[in-house]
Amino acid sequence: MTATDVKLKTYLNYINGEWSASETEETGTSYNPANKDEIVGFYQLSSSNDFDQAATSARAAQKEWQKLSGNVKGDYFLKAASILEERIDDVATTMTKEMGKTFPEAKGETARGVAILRYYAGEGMRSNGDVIPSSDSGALMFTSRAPVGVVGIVTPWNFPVAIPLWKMAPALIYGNTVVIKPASETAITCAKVIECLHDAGIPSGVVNMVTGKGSVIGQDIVEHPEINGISFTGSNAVGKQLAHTAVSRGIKYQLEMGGKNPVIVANDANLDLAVEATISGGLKSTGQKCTATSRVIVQNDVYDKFKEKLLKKVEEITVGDGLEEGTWMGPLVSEKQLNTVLDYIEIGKEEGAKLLFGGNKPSSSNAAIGHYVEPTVFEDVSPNMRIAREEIFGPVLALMKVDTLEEALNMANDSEYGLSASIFTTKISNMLSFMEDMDAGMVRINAESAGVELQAPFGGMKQSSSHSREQGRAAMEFYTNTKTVFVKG
Ligand SMILES: NC(=O)C1=CN([C@@H]2O[C@H](COP(=O)(O)OP(=O)(O)OC[C@H]3O[C@@H](n4cnc5c(N)ncnc54)[C@H](O)[C@@H]3O)[C@@H](O)[C@H]2O)C=CC1
Ligand SMILES: O=C(O)CCC(=O)C(=O)O
Repeated sequence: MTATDVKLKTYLNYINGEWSASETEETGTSYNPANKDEIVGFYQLSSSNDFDQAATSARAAQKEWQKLSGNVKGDYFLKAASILEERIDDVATTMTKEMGKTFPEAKGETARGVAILRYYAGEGMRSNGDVIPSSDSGALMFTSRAPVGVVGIVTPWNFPVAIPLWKMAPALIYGNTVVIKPASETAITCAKVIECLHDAGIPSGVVNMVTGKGSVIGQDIVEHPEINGISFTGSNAVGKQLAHTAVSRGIKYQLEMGGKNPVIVANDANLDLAVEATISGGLKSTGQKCTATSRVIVQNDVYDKFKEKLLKKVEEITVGDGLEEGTWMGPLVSEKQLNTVLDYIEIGKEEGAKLLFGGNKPSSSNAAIGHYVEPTVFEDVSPNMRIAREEIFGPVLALMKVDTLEEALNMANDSEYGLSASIFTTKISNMLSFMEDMDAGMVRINAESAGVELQAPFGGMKQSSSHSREQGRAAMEFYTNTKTVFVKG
């Protein structure tokens, strides 16, 4: 489709169980990053009044939703999961068209969304408290969980199905109602996910979606008096700004933000495995994951061999439209992201790092129509360089050489972030020191830094998160408040 195509679809807000246009009568345009002239569709540029309606309807629906039993709530998720599964090709195609990741990756993420819904459907049937012996032998004391109320959800563009679902599903199963504001870049993919919940018959007002500018709707989400908690994934700057307002209002907040994730390759590593995982962890989704590998810390004895094997594989990477068969790496999400990544590559060169591979937009004529960049590898990167310290969010690997494992661990920990970290080693003593001494929320041994499992806690240390955890049963901590109940007959 092109800008002149009259059949393009305009996507609406979802408020109180109905699809509605914004009162502003304005729309934003979602473009395909693989072909910047291609329009994927239009989404609402909503106003604060639109948001107010969504928050009010979420509030009105909350008590009744809370009172449904866990299995009844879970049934809606099971239905929505089956609908999403039936639509997997359409949703994944939309995702590839909106944000650029390859179709197999987009399909994998959509399948993950199906699994998230099924996992949290069961959560409504699991225990949610403890019986605690009272010092009064005639009393019963136990804990139970109360929903937070109405939860505001602000999501990024890099996982447009999985992140909205891993926030909405636990929020809902624990009895909250939600208003979500997805990233504009992937607003249409999110609308298609919400459509599955709508078609599953979820009661009106329980789920609401309002699209529009972060500076308007994102800010409303944290300021609106009906919002009792906010869950955010995105940049550190925006996350911290939202947290300030949340603290001043005394509401709950949860932030998942950046990473500068290291992989350590020890002298005794299986180098083929380490190379494969560095490429997958660093370059899949064109490096646009908060868990992406960006610092590759390699011990001296294997440095040259590892570098040679890595470059051989990186050279084989095919860059192109994620919908085309044979493409391994798609474009970056937007021109803004492309410029950020190209700027960091220039900064790396100016700082004295040695560019081993890539660093440019690909030279093919097709590449000119999209936000493409070559997979890029630097070496001689020192810990104080900006490319070793700041989140680039693109396909850029920084090789760093060390003598000892102790030095490697110190270097890996020398970051304001602490989201995910990997080591490649066959020695149990190396594994144990890494597990013990690595300051990261996700510590992975002989596995890539990216790729989280939906049933396990996910989140970072230091500046990577607000120190809470998402996913698995850990999600209960944020989406509920504990009540301690004391009963005396
Ligand atoms: N941790 C992660 O998974 C992600 C990290 N990022 C990082 O952020 C950088 C910039 O990407 P952006 O898309 O610009 O991230 P962003 O933090 O601006 O956007 C994330 C979400 O916040 C919303 N938002 C933006 N401004 C807001 C405001 N003032 N108040 C409330 N909500 C607001 C956006 O509309 C979007 O829904 C990336 O280069 C990357 O380093 C971006 C996306 C995901
Ligand atoms: O690595 C993953 O699967 C999840 C990454 C993630 O949550 C993110 O990039 O925001």
